[in-house]
Amino acid sequence: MLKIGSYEFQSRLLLGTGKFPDFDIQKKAVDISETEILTFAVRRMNIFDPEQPNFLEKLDAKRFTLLPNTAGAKTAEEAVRIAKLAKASGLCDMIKVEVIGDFTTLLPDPVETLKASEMLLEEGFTVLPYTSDDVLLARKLEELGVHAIMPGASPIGSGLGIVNPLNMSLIIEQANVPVIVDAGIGSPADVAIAMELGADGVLLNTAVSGAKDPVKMAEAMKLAIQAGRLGFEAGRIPKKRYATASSPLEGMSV
Ligand SMILES: CC(=O)[C@@H](O)[C@H](O)COP(=O)(O)O
Repeated sequence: MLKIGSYEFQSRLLLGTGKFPDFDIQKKAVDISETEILTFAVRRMNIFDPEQPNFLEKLDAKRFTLLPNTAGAKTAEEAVRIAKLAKASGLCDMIKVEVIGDFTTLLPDPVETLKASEMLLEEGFTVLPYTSDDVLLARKLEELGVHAIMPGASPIGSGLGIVNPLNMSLIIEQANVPVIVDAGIGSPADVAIAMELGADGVLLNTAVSGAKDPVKMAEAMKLAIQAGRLGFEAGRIPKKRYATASSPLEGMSV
């Protein structure tokens, strides 16, 4: 069970909604992934005009928890404005805080992210900040009272996987709120590594929407989440420098 604030989920896979080739493929991918949380950029959504096309209707959005994100915000104030718009539309009081500090790397601005998270907590939101993999920043966000921390594996859309597994594992180890690895996932192996490190979930988009077969990849990601989580719970063997025979050698004459 993944618990974020007052929300509870069976699935630990969070799926982004951008860049799918078409609605049909997107719907099939979402269905097979068994995700319960869909994130979308508020600024790209038509949430107020019923005359305009809205993919949420096509996806039967009532089945999902919709996690609006503040993509496009460059300052804390902009992020808060976007979050308030999403809340006013009646979708969800959860918000993924995304304040981009640099448009080449799309890396989050740590100062503005911290500020936005503080302001949104004061407004009563369930706050999930997308952050860099900085261990102390993650701690400061938790101290503020955020409901989950979402450190990036690597830059959005890069598919590079977890570039700093040490930092990621330190963030996971110290956290008392869910840690959702977000952005930069390229393959099911990356997802399994995140879950084996002890992450509570993974948020991804491009790896599925940009795959040759997004539906198959969505299923692979679901299975990777399950395999990685099972592996984490089972507890891996310690890594050793030298060999240990699989069958006992005692009593054998050589
Ligand atoms: C959809 C969303 O929220 C993205 O900003 C997110 O960070 C996913 O990144 P990838 O596309 O790299 O999976």
